[in-house]
Amino acid sequence: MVNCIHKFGGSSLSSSERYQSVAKIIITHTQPGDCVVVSAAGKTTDTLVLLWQSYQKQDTQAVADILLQLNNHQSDLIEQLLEADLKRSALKTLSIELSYIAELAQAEQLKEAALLAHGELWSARLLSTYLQQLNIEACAQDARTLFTLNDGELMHAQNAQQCGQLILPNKINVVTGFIAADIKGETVTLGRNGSDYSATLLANYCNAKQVCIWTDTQGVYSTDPRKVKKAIKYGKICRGQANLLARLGNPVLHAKTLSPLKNTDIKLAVRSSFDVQASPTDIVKEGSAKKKRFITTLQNVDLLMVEGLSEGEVASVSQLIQHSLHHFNHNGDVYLVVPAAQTYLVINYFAGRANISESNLNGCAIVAPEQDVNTLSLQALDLLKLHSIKPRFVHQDTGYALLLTDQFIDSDIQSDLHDKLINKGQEIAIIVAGLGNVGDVFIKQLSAQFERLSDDFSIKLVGLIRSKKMLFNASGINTQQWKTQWQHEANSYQSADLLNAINELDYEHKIVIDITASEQFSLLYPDFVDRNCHLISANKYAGTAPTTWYKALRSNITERNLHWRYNTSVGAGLPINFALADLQNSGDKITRIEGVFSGTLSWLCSKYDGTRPFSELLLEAQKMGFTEPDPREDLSGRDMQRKLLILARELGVELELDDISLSALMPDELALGSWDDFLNKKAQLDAFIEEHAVTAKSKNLVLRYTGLLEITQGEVIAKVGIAYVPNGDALANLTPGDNIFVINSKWYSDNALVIQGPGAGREVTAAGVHSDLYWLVQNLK
Ligand SMILES: Nc1ncnc2c1ncn2[C@@H]1O[C@H](COP(=O)(O)OP(=O)(O)O)[C@@H](O)[C@H]1O
Ligand SMILES: N[C@@H](CC(=O)OP(=O)(O)O)C(=O)O
Repeated sequence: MVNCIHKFGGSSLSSSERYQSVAKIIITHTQPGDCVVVSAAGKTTDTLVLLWQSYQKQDTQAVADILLQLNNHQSDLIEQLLEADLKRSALKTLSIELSYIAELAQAEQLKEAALLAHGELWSARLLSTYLQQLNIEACAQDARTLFTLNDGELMHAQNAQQCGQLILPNKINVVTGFIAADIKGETVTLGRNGSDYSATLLANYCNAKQVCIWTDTQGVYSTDPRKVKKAIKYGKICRGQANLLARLGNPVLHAKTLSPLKNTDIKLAVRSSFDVQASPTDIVKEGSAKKKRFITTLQNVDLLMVEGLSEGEVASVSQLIQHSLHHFNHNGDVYLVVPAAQTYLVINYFAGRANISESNLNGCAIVAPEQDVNTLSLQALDLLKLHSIKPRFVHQDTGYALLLTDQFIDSDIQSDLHDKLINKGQEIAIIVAGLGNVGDVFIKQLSAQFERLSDDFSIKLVGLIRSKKMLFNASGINTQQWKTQWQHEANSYQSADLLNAINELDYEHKIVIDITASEQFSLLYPDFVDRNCHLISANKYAGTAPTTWYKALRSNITERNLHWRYNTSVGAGLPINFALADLQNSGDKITRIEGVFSGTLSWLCSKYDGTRPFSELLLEAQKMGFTEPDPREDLSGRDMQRKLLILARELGVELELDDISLSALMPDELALGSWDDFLNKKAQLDAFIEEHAVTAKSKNLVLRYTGLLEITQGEVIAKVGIAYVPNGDALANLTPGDNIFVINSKWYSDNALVIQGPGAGREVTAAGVHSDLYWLVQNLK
């Protein structure tokens, strides 16, 4: 049985590199017997259409030029992908085919569908040969032997039989999309973008479990993500809305794609061949996903009024013009939205029953849950008015509104419409990891924050995570009673369970808030990002991970238009990251940051005056819960080293953790051994500190433990360790436990900007996380 039908569109096959990526996907995602449906490479069909039009106009020069262009494009792909005999033979076949097309053109015997079919034939042949070259059992399949149409109707029983006989169970079958044959064996095509339809037809005929449409976006978005930066990727959309979008001319799926899946359990997903890790959009049965909001644009269409239109006629005209058509009833009349270039064909087809009602239109359609359509349509009209656009024709129907305008809806207007119409009513899912001191307070503050965060979004806490157990409830956890719910419903979990639960969330936005101190949890960040989660971390590990990992994470986040906030990873609630970002955004250049970034070390150094041994203060701090369980973790300075690295990266400085020189606030040998060993040797610590304090005092200075980052003309000094500072200095006069950041920049050169205050504590840290959450939510609007 065929497991999966994969479809790669033209955008996935636009260059030899893309073919190589597709081959990699096939190696990792298919099994023998699966089918790979391919479209023409890049814009090849457009070029073939141009060739056909030039042929019809008898423009022989243009025909020759376009043939040369096709030859160059295909030869380049062959040259770059195939080797030795395979290459020679492929080039020879191509040359014979192109000469034959030229001969047919000269003899005026060219046929449109047979000509257009070449794009898909070339792709299937090249990809299957390339796979064979990689020692993968693959074969090319010409869909004209699989799909037969009789008078425009697919012969389902016969086709299923043909597929059963011809699809080879022991190979990867690379099948041409877009094309089929009629009962005389002549080529017919399934309409522009028709390869999606080929894939679902094949799935139906072969009884496949699923269809995967690989394209150049990560799935289906609220609007074209190439035009609107803030387009929202949906994890699930229902078939009805996908169908409607396609009928309205949206290219992400072909209009007929869904029909072969009717009454079947075949799954359909749209995913990116450019970013294999990204989670797909699942197109699910009605009722299995909530209805979403979309904006799709229309360009250069005519509105035709048709008399006595029957359903079958729309399909026939659509086949004739090779384009999806949308028809609707408006005030008792039936209208068709037709691409202007094909209007004359449609008018001819209806032979007097169709008239142009409005011509040369552009515009947009808003697809939304039924109850929202009217309000959204009115808002859209107001907004268009602000852009001086007055629609010529407005139609409202079940689940959508169509606004046809004279002016083209450019990406700025589309973005504006998206900002104002789509964002409202969205849902945000929050997942909190780490339910210790700070996590507990954070959740306590959360219910009050829900109201403050936004009127536009509905925000729910859906997941709570600890190292061993998690509580997940997609419809929301009660923030007041989470502890009781936790006791009864939290389950042990593996990372895969957590990731699956996140996958299943049908929310427009997901935010993972990491209040753990776990390196292991931070290693899941790339998986969260692949699942389109925004991140907020108090955890320092990801921000201080090795550069390659860190950069890959960052670029993934940017590519997916996600946000990562981590203000509390340095200075708890103090707005240090905000300040640095703000200065840089306003054109300042930061040259130096010096400070004390550890509450524990700040407390110890400020308290120490030589009257009590340092180790006594250390044990007191431990008792009060100021320190890590093993206080040597604090004395090592490693925590401040991490914080300095986060600040350095915030300033665009590329450093690894070990590039920051580090000397501990204890003799090195005390770092080894057990805590008891340490206690036995605590006199060494006291002597070490005393010696430093005495030396400092002899110079009229005081002992502090500081971090320093200095950037001068491309040179970077980064160090963490013991420092002696003048008595009157800001670093010397700290309230015990306070953090301090002394910032010098182009504008704060002589007189530094100082941020100072408590750098630890449940309330301030939780509030800092809320500040990140607030920022994030505001930036989703
Ligand atoms: N709502 C949407 N979601 C995703 N893509 C969209 C949407 N609206 C328009 N598009 C456009 O659809 C294109 C994918 O369709 P198409 O070019 O036909 O892909 P393929 O060549 O893979 O068949 C994307 O590049 C994107 O610009
Ligand atoms: N090549 C055909 C069929 C197709 O489905 O293409 P794509 O998958 O690139 O949209 C076209 O351009 O219409």
